[in-house]
Amino acid sequence: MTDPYLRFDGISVEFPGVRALDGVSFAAHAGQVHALMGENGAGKSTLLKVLSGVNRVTEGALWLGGERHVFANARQALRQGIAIIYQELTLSPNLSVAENLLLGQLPARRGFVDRRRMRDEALRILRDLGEDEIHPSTKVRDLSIGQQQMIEIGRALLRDAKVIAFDEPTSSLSVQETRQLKRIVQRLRDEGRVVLYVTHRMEEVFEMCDAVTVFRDGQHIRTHDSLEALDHDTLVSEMVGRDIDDVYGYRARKAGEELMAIDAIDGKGLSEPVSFSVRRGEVFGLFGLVGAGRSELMRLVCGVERPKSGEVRFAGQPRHFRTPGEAIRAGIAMCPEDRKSQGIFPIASVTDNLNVSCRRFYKRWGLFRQPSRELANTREYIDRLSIKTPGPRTRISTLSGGNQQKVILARWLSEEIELFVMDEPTRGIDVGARRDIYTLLYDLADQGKSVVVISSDLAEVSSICDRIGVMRDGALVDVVARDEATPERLLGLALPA
Ligand SMILES: Nc1ncnc2c1ncn2[C@@H]1O[C@H](COP(=O)(O)OP(=O)(O)OP(=O)(O)O)[C@@H](O)[C@H]1O
Repeated sequence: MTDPYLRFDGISVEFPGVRALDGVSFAAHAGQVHALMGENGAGKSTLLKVLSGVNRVTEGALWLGGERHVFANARQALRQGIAIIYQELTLSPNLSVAENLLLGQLPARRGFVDRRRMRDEALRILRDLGEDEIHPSTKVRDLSIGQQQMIEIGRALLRDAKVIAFDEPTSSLSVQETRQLKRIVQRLRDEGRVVLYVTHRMEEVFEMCDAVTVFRDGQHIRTHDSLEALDHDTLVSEMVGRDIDDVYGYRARKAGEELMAIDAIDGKGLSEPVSFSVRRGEVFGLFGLVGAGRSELMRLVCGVERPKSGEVRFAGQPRHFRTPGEAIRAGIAMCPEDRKSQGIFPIASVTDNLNVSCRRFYKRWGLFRQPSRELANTREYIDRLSIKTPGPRTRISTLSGGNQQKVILARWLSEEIELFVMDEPTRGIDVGARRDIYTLLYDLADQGKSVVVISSDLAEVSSICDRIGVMRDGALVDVVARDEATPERLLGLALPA
């Protein structure tokens, strides 16, 4: 094997109270897709931010093609041919595709931007990426997440970046977009670039990566330069430091009486009226491709959107929720999937974020907060969900993405709720913590509560749910019992006929 192009040499990064990386050394080769794996908070994003010059190292250096670098800012990293495609995209939404692609290197003619050249150049890149249907003058805000990601990749190609790093790129993509992204990643590798690929999805590692490095608690655990002799269980135990024989750990239970019945509900995002019911003690899955109408359906049920017609019967009563607040007071809550839009208060603490809505249960005579009860609640969830934080009063924005996600989940679990609707509850969550979350869902079901899990993860829905409703093109096409819910059957129902 050739000398590695990229080498991390004894990298440490410290934040107040946290050693996010601790003497990390490993190397990645050109012409390789190199996966970075590890639990939430293990230090993967911090490493990418070292590479892109956003995080300053406390110790150590990078080597690129035999040259030593310690980046003091993002510009220095850009100049050395580093490009990072982050989960939260960094494009300018109000500028056009062409402007975003060529930002920083707009072609000029006699002191003015040469619009024609800009468009031609943008068209060339879009064609090159197989994105012919995107028009260069379209505003970036009108593109899908997958298309925006392609524009970011286009920017990296225009700069001829030598190292391209992806931070969980497929977590918000549709099946088609994921396929296309994977094709591009293979191509970047074949062109002889170094591709770093952060993911929690095990199947992606085995399908498309050539090497994998595992982190735990800020430390480098191991680099496998080939995946040939590596198996799934070894990788999991290296990541979490213990064996997990069955991530899903399904527990059979007996469902009770009907808790919610949805009768011919119709409205935004649906193509026909939908009916189904959920029983007490049941974990009910809603599976479908991105855009199939799963979240839209539950938004109509939970008072986020007003239905055009139909009825929700909850605990035997007909209900018409006009707001999510009304639904929550009745005992139904929808935990949305997108962390950003579901109201993280970035400068507030973990405990304030966790208790923000259940505080009403803690107020004495409805007037006073009870900080000690809030803290006790926070501590309980830090423990139950293994939330990695220096303490309950730490500012939430300093937690890793997956740990922020767990705090939001805990916020909902702290509510007095009979039926939880969870939209992609384990997206971006590591394999060990997923097991904790599933156990929590089973506990809720054992207490006679119900859970509706919206998920695009086929293995997840078929393994943790008692029944699964499959949606396609805005319609509920079938409800399948667990023992008949093979992945093939579910996918067959979800794919366009
Ligand atoms: N700006 C910051 N200030 C303080 N602590 C930070 C900051 N950024 C990261 N950390 C801490 O560093 C540790 C590593 O976080 P990092 O985001 O790198 O994890 P990760 O492996 O990417 O996790 P995830 O899978 O959840 O995205 C975490 O404990 C996090 O709380």
